[in-house]
Amino acid sequence: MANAMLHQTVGTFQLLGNSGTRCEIRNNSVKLIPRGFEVEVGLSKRKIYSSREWKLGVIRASASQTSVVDPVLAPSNNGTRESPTKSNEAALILIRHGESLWNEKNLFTGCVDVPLTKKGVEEAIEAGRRISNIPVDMIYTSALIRAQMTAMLAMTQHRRKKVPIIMHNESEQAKAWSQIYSEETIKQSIPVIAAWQLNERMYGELQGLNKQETAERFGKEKVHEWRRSYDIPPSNGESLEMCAQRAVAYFRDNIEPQLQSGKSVMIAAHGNSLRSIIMYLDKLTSQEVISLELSTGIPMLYIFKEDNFIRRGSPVAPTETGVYAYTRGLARYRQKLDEMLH
Ligand SMILES: O=C(O)[C@@H](CO)OP(=O)(O)O
Repeated sequence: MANAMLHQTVGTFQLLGNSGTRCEIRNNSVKLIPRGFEVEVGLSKRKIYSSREWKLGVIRASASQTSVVDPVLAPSNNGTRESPTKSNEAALILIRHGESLWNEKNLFTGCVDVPLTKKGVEEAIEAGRRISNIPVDMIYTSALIRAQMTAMLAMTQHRRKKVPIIMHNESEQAKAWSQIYSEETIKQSIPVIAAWQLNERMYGELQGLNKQETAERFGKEKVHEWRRSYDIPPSNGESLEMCAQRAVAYFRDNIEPQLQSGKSVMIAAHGNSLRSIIMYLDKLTSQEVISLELSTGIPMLYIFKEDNFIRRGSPVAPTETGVYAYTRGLARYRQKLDEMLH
């Protein structure tokens, strides 16, 4: 097993097990390896889970050490990622944060940075349970703690057990100080990108006021107009249209390219920033979006395929077969998790 350049395919590897058979790798694929064998590649040993998944697996070498590509995410023959299918299909999960301390007190929150309640923590964990078999390669959150807590708590339930890691790109130093120096560790992590553009809409002078008291003072209709009209902003705040301008632009410029490259994405954000993104995904009119209400902590699944967003509703539970029947890619991903974890 010679040292080789990063990502160079190596020629032979040792099968440990009953027979101690040696095997050749042909055309970047490892074929017909019996279940239960361990592959020794450089310094690392990996168990073979099934011969089928290893047909797609390639063995890669780094300057000092050879490692095995994660079979769940191994590149397929056409060079795209396998998550969740070979045909550039990707999952998109949207989650509105769990209940916050100001949701509980019925206060206008907007861009005030308020954490989750205990109920919100539980909602986030339950959301995570529901999406625990759906691939997540990248996570986007707003810059606000309630969305970040939701994403992190949800990921504690994910069966793939990758580690979500917040990217610190706010300065060159922050970037340099948070570098990871192991390719293998990077592969076992999920980048989390916090973007202010996904924040809740800025509620201006309503922030911190009680919703009920404000309705009594200004009249129900006026407050409903501030809360749910498309283009009427509250005093010194953003309308949904203004919120959509920054949130949808961020989605199109930063998140859509990830989906196009086959990466599955989770977005943890807010009632109004997500309403504006859903308006874009579902092509809702400004009239239709008015009646769109999102509950806290309920994940919504979309499949991105051939430049279209296909709404799949909300996964009910990890065992719910219907959700996995949505695409063959999702079913296959789940099956691989079952095989890896069994
Ligand atoms: O207070 C807020 O920031 C939002 C979300 O909780 O309220 P609304 O329901 O009016 O969109």
